[in-house]
Amino acid sequence: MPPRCSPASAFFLPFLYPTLFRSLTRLSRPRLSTATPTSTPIIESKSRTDASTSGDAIPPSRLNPPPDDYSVSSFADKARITIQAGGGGHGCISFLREAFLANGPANGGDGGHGGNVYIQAVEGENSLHKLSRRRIIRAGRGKTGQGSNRGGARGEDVIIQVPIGTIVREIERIDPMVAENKRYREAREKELAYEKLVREAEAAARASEEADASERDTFRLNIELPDPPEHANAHKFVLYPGMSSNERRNLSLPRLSSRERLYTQPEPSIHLDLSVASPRPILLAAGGLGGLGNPHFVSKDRPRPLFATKGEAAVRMQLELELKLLADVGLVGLPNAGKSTLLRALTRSRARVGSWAFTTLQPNIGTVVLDNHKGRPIVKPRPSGHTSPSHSIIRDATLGSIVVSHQPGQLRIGQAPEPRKRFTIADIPGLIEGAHLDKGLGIEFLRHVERASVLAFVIDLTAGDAVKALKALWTEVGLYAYMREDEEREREANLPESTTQPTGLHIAAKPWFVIATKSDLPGTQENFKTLKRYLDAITDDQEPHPSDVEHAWTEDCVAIPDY
Ligand SMILES: Nc1nc2c(ncn2[C@@H]2O[C@H](COP(=O)(O)OP(=O)(O)OP(=O)(O)O)[C@@H](O)[C@H]2O)c(=O)[nH]1
Ligand SMILES: [Mg+2]
Repeated sequence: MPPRCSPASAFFLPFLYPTLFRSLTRLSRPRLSTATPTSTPIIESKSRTDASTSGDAIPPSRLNPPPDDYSVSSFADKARITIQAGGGGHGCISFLREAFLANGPANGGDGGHGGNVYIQAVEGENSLHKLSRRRIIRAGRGKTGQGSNRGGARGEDVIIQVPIGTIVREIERIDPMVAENKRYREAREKELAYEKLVREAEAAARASEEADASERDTFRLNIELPDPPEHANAHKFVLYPGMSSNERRNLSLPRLSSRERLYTQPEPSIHLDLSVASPRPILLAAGGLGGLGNPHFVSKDRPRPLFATKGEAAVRMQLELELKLLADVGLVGLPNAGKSTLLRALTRSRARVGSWAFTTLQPNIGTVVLDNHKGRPIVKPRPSGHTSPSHSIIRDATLGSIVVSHQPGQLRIGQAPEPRKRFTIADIPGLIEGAHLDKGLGIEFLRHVERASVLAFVIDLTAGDAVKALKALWTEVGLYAYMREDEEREREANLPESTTQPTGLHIAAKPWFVIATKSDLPGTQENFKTLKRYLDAITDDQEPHPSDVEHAWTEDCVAIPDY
């Protein structure tokens, strides 16, 4: 009998069914570690295995969590969706029927309007993963009108809820009304040409009657007319199914006048940057109008209209959603630098921590609460008149306290903000050299720090020269900033500002500082001192900004040891 499990499939079993092998692995292998020899002894001493085997080892804690004490949430920062607004319901052809009233008046109800598709940025959402799985999002179709003048129900609206920081771009639009209007114009031209022919034929007939018998034949040729073209709006009508062939032949359809719309379809192409919570949903695709019931077409000559109009077809759009998380502080660092540990220390995040590179595979957001949930700030606001690198607060008798922001190239004056009660920190996967060329995992996630107000560079003091590491990180971030600006220019090729050269300043102008991790380990002091000297030199303009971007922010570059 052949073996039930081939050697190849046996090899894959631990990957396919990790839970079966987990307990076995824990017993046989103390800890998976690829840390450098310098960092290994202490990191290993913090591990859970050691804690269980030796008495003096650091016990598991929030910062030294057991392997399964982390939360993995589904995350997607890009989604491509198709939205379809609801079509209108058809109008109804109906007549009142009562005892002793065989041919009552028309009483067909109007069709319901189609539902709209809206988008809204809301607090509490932080991923597009739910949307990325939905291929098409449809609003409800309007219901068909009913007899006894009962209008059809309106189609249900759909509100797409997205996280704050989502950018919406329209890629493609199929608007049946555009095709419809084109078809109408062509059909109308044919109708007008035919009407002209009819007029000419009538004139020829009159002339023929007045002409001699010898000339009559030439006129007769002109009197023969082609078949009349179809009514320009014929396809917009629903006809009564029980119509006799005679009624069908003598049917004359009315001209349809344009109707007032409650919702106007936004012009192409939609581009939204939802960087704040939307107070109300934003319309993306308007539903089609419902058809008109047959009472709308009653006239003296046509007391019993045997037709109603169809509901309008609605617009369909393909959209690209891109999420740039709007954290206040973005952590940028090489793999294994301690970013997630820092996030766990500062917030209640349950980001995964591990002593190997690329532990974090998707961004984590943590919130630092400053007011202890009791309304009283636990971090005191800075004294008035204080000048921060990017803001100065000025006390003014009439204006109260005002803040002046010195962003490069702009001077913004506004009311001083309320003291913050909380702020958010984004931890992204580690960057490696060449991240801007899509090496490692970094490039995909750099867009999340792109919008952070402050960048915190996390540098591992045990992993070699800290200055070199900081320069390498800034180089990647700077090159990424150039790349993004180039991309943006290509996208907005028709806009006048597209002529500006990429400067990289949209990231390099942000305030930044360095957090030096693992400073509890021996032999890191010298590295920290060198880093500090380098940062002081940048602040004093003796050294250029580590990204080499001109006019980048260098006002107060500080390094903070984490211990
Ligand atoms: N001794 C010491 N170890 C630390 C410190 N900070 C982090 N570590 C350890 O460094 C290792 C890596 O920490 P992580 O927080 O996962 O590092 P990361 O930067 O998030 O790594 P990636 O997600 O792979 O980019 C873990 O084993 C931590 O226990 C520190 O201040 N001191
Ligand atoms: Mg991490």
